[in-house]
Amino acid sequence: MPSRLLSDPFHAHPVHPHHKFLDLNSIKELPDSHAWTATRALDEYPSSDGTCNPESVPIIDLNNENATELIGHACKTWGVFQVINHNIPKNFLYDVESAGKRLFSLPLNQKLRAARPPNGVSGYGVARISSFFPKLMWSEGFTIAGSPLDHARQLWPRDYRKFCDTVENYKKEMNKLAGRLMWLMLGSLGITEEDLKWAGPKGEPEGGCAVLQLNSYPACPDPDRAMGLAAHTDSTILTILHQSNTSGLQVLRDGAAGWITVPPHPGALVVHVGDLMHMLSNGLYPSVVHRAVVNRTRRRLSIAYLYGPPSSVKISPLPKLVDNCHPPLYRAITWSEYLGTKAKHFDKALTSIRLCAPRNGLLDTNDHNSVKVG
Ligand SMILES: C=C1C[C@]23C[C@@]1(O)CC[C@H]2[C@@]12CCC[C@@](C)(C(=O)O1)[C@H]2[C@@H]3C(=O)O
Ligand SMILES: O=C(O)CCC(=O)C(=O)O
Ligand SMILES: [Fe+2]
Repeated sequence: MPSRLLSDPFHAHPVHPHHKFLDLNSIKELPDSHAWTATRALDEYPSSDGTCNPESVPIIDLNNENATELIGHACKTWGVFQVINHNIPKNFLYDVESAGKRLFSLPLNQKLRAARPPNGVSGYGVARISSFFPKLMWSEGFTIAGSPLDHARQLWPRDYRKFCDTVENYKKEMNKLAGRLMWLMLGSLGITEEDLKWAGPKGEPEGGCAVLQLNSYPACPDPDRAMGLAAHTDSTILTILHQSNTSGLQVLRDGAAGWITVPPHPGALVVHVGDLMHMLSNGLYPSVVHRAVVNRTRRRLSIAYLYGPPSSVKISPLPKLVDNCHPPLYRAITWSEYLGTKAKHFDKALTSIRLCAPRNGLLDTNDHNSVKVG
């Protein structure tokens, strides 16, 4: 999708950084601007190393003959799972991680040459959702929608090609995997190619568009009072996250005692159900509320491939999943329109396009405004 179409929504909702950019990589004490009142020690699940939890995020082998059913179950119950045997060559993961490290290791004034404009989508800056929170997050991000060329040239005027090649190769591989995962998720609900024409054939899905987000979480002098990336759902069909080997990703498990860490598993990629899949599945696959926490000693890097539909496609509950007992829960909306809605309403975005109230009279399943965020 041309990046212009993805940035359209942000013309109406520009994000003007109201702060001076701080170089988080060199600060020795947590500034008040970054000190969150909710300590994460209080709301984290007791054992967060993934070993003693009564439940942990499923790890699914894509070579398993029951992968479709396992994925369907994970989407219904967790909204997140990890995949192994996904066929993404190790060197692609290694290369994109190295490219991210190289970028975030640049001096701040050099990174700011590629700053994301207030009404744009691509470039270096704080998380888009920052404007909804009273405190700043302990992270820096670089968003790539469309070609990375212009920004790479600003960062490395003589040596931008390597970064661009790495990003383009990674995006190509991720696009194939995202299409495959989307079909596995939908296949489990009985959805076929006939039901989703824009997505291209299952064997070679090519329909989707995507944004690549590089996130860096520098080591933090006071990690219990800082927040890497605040609680949110992704405005995507699905997100494929490479979280390297340092933990930090946490998901909010419905009904459980709070946040559960998704431990990095060697070679595994994390898959999030996003808001557009929530809509397509008419609420059967709820999008997962997640966040990233930081640690005292290590910088953490994550790379998110945010996958959505082509710009002209209106997303709405799939007719096969709708009947008299299950009326459509959401009105039809394009990805770009939804990003605009999210930029305005943030965690109330899904509720704002809802056609009928949930049976229990409560807000939408991922309306996470009750989560302590600051
Ligand atoms: C396509 C998009 C999803 C995203 C907003 C964006 O326009 C580009 C960046 C994406 C990202 C990445 C970090 C977390 C997130 C919530 C944010 O602030 O920017 C997501 C946005 C999203 O999924 O809504
Ligand atoms: O860094 C992480 O683990 C989470 C990143 C994330 O949620 C995102 O980029 O949308
Ligand atoms: Fe996310």
